[in-house]
Amino acid sequence: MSPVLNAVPVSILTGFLGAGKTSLLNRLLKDPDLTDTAVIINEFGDVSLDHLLVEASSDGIIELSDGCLCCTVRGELVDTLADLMDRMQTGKIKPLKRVVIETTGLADPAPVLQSVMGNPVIAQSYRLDGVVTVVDAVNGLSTLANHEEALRQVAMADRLVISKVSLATPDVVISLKARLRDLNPRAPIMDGDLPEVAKAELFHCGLYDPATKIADVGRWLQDEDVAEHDHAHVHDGHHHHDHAHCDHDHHDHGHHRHDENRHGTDIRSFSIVHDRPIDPMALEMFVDLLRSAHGEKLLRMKAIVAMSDNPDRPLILHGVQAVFHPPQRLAGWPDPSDRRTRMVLITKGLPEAFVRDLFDAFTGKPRIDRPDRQALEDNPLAVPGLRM
Ligand SMILES: Nc1nc2c(ncn2[C@@H]2O[C@H](COP(=O)(O)OP(=O)(O)OP(=O)(O)O)[C@@H](O)[C@H]2O)c(=O)[nH]1
Repeated sequence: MSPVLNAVPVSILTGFLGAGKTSLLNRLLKDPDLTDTAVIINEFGDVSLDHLLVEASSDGIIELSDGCLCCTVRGELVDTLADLMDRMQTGKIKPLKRVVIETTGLADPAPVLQSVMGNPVIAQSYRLDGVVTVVDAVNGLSTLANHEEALRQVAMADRLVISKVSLATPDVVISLKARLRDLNPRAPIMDGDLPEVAKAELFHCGLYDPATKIADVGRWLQDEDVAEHDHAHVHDGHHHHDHAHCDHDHHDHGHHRHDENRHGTDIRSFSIVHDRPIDPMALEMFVDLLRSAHGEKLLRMKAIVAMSDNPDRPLILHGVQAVFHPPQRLAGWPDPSDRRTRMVLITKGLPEAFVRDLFDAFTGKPRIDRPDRQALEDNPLAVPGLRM
């Protein structure tokens, strides 16, 4: 098996203060499919209480109590993951099937994701599976209006769980769903009151289908609307999401409203689809420029890329801000009938047109008023000249 398949999947469970992360985790840990899961909880404040509230599998819980996981104890998170791996390899603990990191409610998830992806030692043993964000039905709308961290938690999510639905009026839940859909058009929205939400499948956000170990790019990229982008090459109608318990408004999806201003936020979610294989150098320069010049605005990027050096073996890219997982080459296309490059990007303050222009410049679709690849290679500083 490849090292990537052996790598322990890491899930991030986030959500604003009091949203219901610990409650959901308690329910999840009762699922037998989540045995052999280590839970890393961090707390903000002097007194650690959350570990007392998490009932199950107490010896799997590692608490980072001296501060916020996202900033002050970042080093400690990496140390904790390394220590877990060491204990697994020396037989002190059973092999883990999964690690769940519950962040503090005030965490920006990006640095947490980066700790998993960006550290070369950690990235050998672990792979980021995905981000599950809990949003409180009662307070969600006002929290999103007032707290930047909450916006980022929603924008970066692979799954959104609405908690406390039974405490809110139906109107409020409908408005909240619309707002979530607006901020993150791709993540399935789930009703946290439903028992089936608290199942291991909630965490299956990663590239590989856990049952078959085969890459499921459609689900991973959450790319129904990527397929819709190019009507000449629409998928054959099969949807990759697990729709059993998600409330997915397909009507909304089709209209590509993603580049509208989202009620005052400048978060965007969009996709780039490209038909021809891409020169590896061009891809490298595109990604390097994007992340070096605009890394902080790139909340997430996931991609499957057809490479001209070996178009039969696509490249997988997964990045958070300036930090990317080591790129991975698949043995073949997961769906041989669709060999297009597909990229999904979530940005903040980085407009879709700008990223598209940059991509076009590197992949040979220059426009008169934009520098082409040669110009960018000769003078990378020309990039800021691409007007935003
Ligand atoms: N009725 C109801 N109450 C909930 C639900 N989820 C959480 N709660 C309550 O909301 C409060 C906060 O829940 P927690 O699970 O501690 O939330 P948290 O996100 O872990 O909180 P912090 O760690 O403080 O950020 C508790 O009193 C829970 O009992 C839910 O789905 N329904």
